[in-house]
Amino acid sequence: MSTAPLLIEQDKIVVIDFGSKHNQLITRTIRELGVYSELHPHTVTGEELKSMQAVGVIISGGEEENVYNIDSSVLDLGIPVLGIDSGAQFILKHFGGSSELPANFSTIETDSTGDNVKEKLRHFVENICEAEASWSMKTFIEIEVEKIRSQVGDRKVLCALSGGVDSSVVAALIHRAIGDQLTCIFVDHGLLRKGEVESVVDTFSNQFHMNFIKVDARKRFLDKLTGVTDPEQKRKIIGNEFIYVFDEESAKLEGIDFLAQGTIYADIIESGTATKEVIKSHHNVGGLPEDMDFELIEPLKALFKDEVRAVGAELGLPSEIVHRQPFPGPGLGVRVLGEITEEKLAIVREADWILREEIAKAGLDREIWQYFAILPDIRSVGVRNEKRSYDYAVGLRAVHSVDGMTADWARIPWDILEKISNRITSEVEHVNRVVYDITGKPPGTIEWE
Ligand SMILES: Nc1ncnc2c1ncn2[C@@H]1O[C@H](COP(=O)(O)OP(=O)(O)OP(=O)(O)O)[C@@H](O)[C@H]1O
Repeated sequence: MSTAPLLIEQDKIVVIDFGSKHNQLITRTIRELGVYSELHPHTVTGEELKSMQAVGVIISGGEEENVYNIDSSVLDLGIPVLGIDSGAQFILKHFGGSSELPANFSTIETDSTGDNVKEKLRHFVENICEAEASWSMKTFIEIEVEKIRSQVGDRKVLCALSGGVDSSVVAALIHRAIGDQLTCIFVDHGLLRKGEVESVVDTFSNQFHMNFIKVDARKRFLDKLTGVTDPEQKRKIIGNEFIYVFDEESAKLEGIDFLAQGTIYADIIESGTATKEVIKSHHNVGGLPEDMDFELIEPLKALFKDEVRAVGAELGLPSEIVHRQPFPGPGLGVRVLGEITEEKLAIVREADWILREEIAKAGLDREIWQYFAILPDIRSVGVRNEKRSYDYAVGLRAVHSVDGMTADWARIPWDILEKISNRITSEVEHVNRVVYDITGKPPGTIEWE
C-alpha cells in the first residue's frame, strides 16, 4: 500500500496504521458515518496529508507496546489527531508524558475504558473534526464518472467481465461514464452455475446495451481438462486458458488503450501495509497478467465490498449480480472433484440450483455467506425404483463467514436439508445420496479443491 491518496478530491479522515488489528473496521466505521476515510502507512508525511485534504488523523495502534514512529510534520498540521492504544501512547510520549495535550489532540485506550469505541469515533469525526457527512455512493459515482471521462477522453476501454460483483460493477460504472467507448469480453468457459451465463448476457447486452462480446469457449476448456484430476493442475489449466482466450479476443479489437479492473480496497489493504506481513498474495485464478499492453483503470480501488455492492445497485444492476456469493475463479472446475466431464458438470449444476432455490425459499440466502454443491468422485450403492443403483453422492456445503479467512458450517434446519436431499435425489439423474459437510475452516477450507 502506498501513501498516495485513492480519492483526491474528497475531504477525508486518514487512519494511520500503527499495527492495530482493527484498522479496516475503523476506516469502515467512519465511512458509515458518511465521512470518507482512507488507511495509510505510518510513513505518510504532513505534506502528503495536507495535499490529500485530511481533516482529521487517527493514529491507530494495537494494545502492545508501540514500535512505530511518525514524521513530526504530521503532528504540526494543526488538524485534530486521535491516538488509539499504542497510537495514544505515542502521542503522550511525544508531548513529554504529560496528560495535558494541545487542544487538537485526544486519545482512547480501548481496553481500559470499556466504552463504545464507535461512539468515541463518532464524537471525534462529528464534533472535533466537524467533518462534513457527504460520502455516499451517489457522490462516489458522480466523482468517478467525471474522473473516468477526463482520463479516457475519446479513447477506448476494455473490460474482462466475469459476471462477478467486482467486474460487473466496474463495467456498469465505466459504461455510465463513456458508453460505447467501453467493450466487455465475457468468456463462457462452461464452468459457471446454472442460469449465470443467461443472466450476464441479459443484463449487459439486453438491458445495458453494452458493446458486449460473449466468447463460447466451453469446448476448448473441457478439451484441455480431459483426463486431468490434480486440483492444482486444473486451476492452472483454467487460468492459462482464460488468458489465451482473452488475448485472442482482445487482439481482434482495434485502438484499445485502457483495461478496466475490478480491484477493490480489500485487495489493496490485504496486499500489505507497512506494518503487516502480506496476508494473502492476490493471484487471481481468472486474473490477467500484469504485463498487458494497456493502461489500467481501477475505479473501485477505494471501496469496501459492501460499498461496491451499493454502487452496483445504484447503477441499476440486478440483485442476483449485486448480491452474488463469492465464487472461485475456476468456477465449477473445482467443485467437480477429480476429472471434469460434461456429465459431472451437469449434475453439480442441477444439484447446486436446487440447493440455491431451497435456501432462497427458506429466506436464508442473505444470511448464509456461501452455499454450494460439490460432486466428489464417489459412487455408492443405492436403490431406485426397487432396483439396485450405483450412482454419485452429492456434497452440500454452507458456511457463515465474515471475510472467508475462517468459517463455520451453517446450521440449516433439518427439514430444509431433507427437502433439498429429496429433491436432488429425485430430480437429478445419477445421484442416489446427499451428504452435508459439517467442517469448519480450519481445519477444512470452504471449497473442497
Ligand atoms: N469468465 C470470465 N470472463 C471474463 N473475465 C473474467 C472471467 N473470469 C474472470 N475474469 C476477469 O478476471 C478478474 C479476476 O477474476 P476472479 O475470478 O479472481 O474474480 P474476482 O476478483 O472475485 O472479481 P469478480 O467479482 O469480477 O469476479 C475478474 O474481475 C474479471 O475481470
